[in-house]
Amino acid sequence: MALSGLKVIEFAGLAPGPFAGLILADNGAEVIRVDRPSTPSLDVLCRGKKSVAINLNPKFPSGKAAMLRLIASADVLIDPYRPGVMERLGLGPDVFLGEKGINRRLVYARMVGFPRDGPHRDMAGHDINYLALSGVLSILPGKEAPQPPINLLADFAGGGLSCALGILLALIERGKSGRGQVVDTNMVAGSRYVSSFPLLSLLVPSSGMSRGDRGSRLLDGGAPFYGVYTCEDGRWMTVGCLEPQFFAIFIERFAKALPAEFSVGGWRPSAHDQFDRDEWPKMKEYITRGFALHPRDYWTKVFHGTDACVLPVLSPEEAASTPIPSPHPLARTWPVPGHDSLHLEPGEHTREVLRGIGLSDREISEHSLPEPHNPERINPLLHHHVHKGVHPRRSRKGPFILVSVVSPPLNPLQHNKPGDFWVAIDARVYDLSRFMNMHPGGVSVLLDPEVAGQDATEAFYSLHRAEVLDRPQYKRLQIGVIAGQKSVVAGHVPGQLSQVPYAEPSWLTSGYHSPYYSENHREFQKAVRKFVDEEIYPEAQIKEEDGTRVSQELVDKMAALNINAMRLGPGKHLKGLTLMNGLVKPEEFDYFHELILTQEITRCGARGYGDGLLSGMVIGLPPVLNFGSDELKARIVPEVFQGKKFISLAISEAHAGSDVMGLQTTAVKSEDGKEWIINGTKKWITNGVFSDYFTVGCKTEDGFTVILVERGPGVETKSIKTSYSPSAGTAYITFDNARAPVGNTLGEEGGGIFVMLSNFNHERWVMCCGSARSQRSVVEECLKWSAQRKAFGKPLNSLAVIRSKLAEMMTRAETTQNWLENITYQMNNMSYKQQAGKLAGPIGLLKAHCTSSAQETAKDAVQIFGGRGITRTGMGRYIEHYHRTIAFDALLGGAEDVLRDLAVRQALRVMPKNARL
Ligand code: HEM
Repeated sequence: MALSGLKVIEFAGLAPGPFAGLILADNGAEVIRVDRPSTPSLDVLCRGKKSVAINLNPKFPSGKAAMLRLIASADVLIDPYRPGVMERLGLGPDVFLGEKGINRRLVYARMVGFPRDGPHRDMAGHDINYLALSGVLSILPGKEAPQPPINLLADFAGGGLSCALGILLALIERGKSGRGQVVDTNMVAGSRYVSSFPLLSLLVPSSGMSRGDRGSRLLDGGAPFYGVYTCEDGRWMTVGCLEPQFFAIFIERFAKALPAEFSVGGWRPSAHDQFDRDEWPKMKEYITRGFALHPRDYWTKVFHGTDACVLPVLSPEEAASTPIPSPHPLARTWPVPGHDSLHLEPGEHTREVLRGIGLSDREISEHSLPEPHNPERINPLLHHHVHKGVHPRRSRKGPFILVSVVSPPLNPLQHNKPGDFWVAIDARVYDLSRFMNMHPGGVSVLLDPEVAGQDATEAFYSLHRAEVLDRPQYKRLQIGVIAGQKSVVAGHVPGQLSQVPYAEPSWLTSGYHSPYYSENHREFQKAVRKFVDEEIYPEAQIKEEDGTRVSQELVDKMAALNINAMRLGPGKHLKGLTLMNGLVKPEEFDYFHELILTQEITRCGARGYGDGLLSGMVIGLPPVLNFGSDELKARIVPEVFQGKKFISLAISEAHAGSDVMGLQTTAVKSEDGKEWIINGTKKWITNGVFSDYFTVGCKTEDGFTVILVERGPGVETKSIKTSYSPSAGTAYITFDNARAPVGNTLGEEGGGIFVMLSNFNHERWVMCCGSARSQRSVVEECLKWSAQRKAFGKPLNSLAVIRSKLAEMMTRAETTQNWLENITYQMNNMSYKQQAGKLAGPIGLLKAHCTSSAQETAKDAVQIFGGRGITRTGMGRYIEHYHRTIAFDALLGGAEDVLRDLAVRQALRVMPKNARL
């Protein structure tokens, strides 16, 4: 078949989207409908299609990762949603098409009701509304008001069919260019397009379509020879003899079939009267009364086999039994033999399809929905654990009585049959009957008599992170709570402080004090934590996994609060800005505010994504702010703060990292002296993949010079695979005769080292803030785990070796934070110049201390977590991530040994000459 071999991903919808998919399936394409888990499907346009149920909830990153993989393997995607929905799911066209897309051959077909760029774009609507707006409804027939031909015109002709046509055109184009594209269909434009004939006819004054009012025109019921007439038995005949020769046949046959004396007041039409509009009322009466004299089948026989253009109106059932050789749904004749289903169970093919793209069964259970319930697959062993409805049942912890049922309401009797399987966790009751065969930990652990039908709280928390039960696909397994018991496991509430000791720095721990933080700092911390918990954390979990960059939506939200500007610390750049909705005055913003901001953002627990969250700006923009010309600053800084443009710092090279004087990228002046011509490469440039500007360290005639280079001809970036997420946008950059105006020089020519030195201090201090905070999160993880994990019958924390490790970890978290706060206090009380002179050494030492102690902590944490500490999912998820990515902190901003040496050399420089023992 024409489309065999073509893979289509159709996001579930109703009417137009499924119809476009149906057209492709009927012609041989493999069409995979994407359903929402546990949402029953009403769609009947599903023949020949498959269904996968994948959870795309943002809190559920693996579902999205599977979806990306599936779409990356497809030829066509059909998006039936309102504008913005796919983008919010992180599945917009930019992810697949364009320069950085993951499937540039994809034909991305989008279908909306109202035009995407018009004033109605965000409104809900249906076929009838689209027709109304298109201008087409106003010319359709109807007694008083115009009536739509059910939903055929906008939904199907203007929508589904037009969309399928657009897809085919794009596929033809792809054959030439090798590239996919977005096919944008809207039903207003589509209805208008398929109505070109009547609409264009309105431009021709003599046309039968334009003469007269609605209802008096040629095809809308005005002409007696084009209409539907009721017969004696109440059924109908259609008359459509527009051409004179056909009209003549009709009139002749019609008259012959009527009694000889039949007339309208003595008047009978002749063939010449056809277009005499004055005669139309009489002619209409003549035909109406005439048809009413005989039943429909009589008239059918009269006209059958003639050119009178008169045929009966058949019901769908009659039409299905008429031997017409074309597919008819009710006749169950289909374009593709065997494709006859009217129902497609959501998720029916999840396993088959996801296996086809290389996912393991375990991964599939993780991010999809269980396949449709099939009682035969339930293990017969479970008969032992049958519950008798809401019958009280004894457990080790007391009576196990279901007292309330969560939505959707369930019929208790449903749970009174073999195969039912419930457990209680933390006073909540979960129905695992259908889930148990999908359980990532296997069925057998659930069948343990200590678990099945019992209070399994302890067993559960020793094997799962509490957040497992917050995932929507598992949350819905809860069917009730146990009478008389209360949940004790504390869930995380966005914005709240942790109650675990050492999980928060002492200034945020109840009952402790600090000289450094004001009430305003505390207010600020609360607001930032809420923002991070609600906006950054969920996105971080998804993007760290799928490797895509921070969403523009989030960047915009950060820009609106001026978080981007605040990340560059106190200074003139904040003047006039409203910070955190006015919570801090720009002139009062200090380094402790910045420390709070950085530490809270670090809590997102995703190292690569965290760097992707514009850390390129944090280190790349200060040289522009501090050393750029006024013109350059006015142009670049606002658009970077507003998140419209991205910047990174491009210093390190494959040849030189910490040794900036050994760089090999060159910048020479053009002949007219107006431009720099830059040649060379840069490596490990954070955010480089998506940056518009690069703050580049170059070798020039006078030494080392920093130049702002804009992305343009001669600048190429490509992604480097590092041990953390590609969402950081880590790049290898080549400058091949790239040009930058001489006005883009930052600082003096040959004075690059001063530019960098003053930058290094801030950059390294920011890294210390992050490092001190993430160590603390590891302490929290280890304290929780060692309390809930049992070994040799006791909690892990009852072992002295574990406690000793915890003590070391707590010490490191406290020393780094306390030293950091001291240095921050110095920064608050020094000019930028004084900081450069006095703090370069201490900050270098602090950074080296932070990162070396962090590595110790990472090592200890892996020992405490055991195998889980090297497993990317489950209990040790955070520890594995921390341990894998900790080296970044230790390398970025200068290697530890280099920093320590720098500090000692600086100290030696200020040693009193006369110091003696
Ligand atoms: C609502 C009930 C349950 C849900 C939703 C659930 C879900 C999961 C999930 C998602 C995993 C994969 C690892 C992870 O993400 O943490 C897992 C693993 C596991 N589960 Fe469950 N589970 C449930 C109940 C239980 C119970 C009652 C037991 C009793 C012993 C159990 C034993 C296990 C085991 C042994 C593993 C493997 C752990 C590992 O690989 O480290 N599960 N479960």
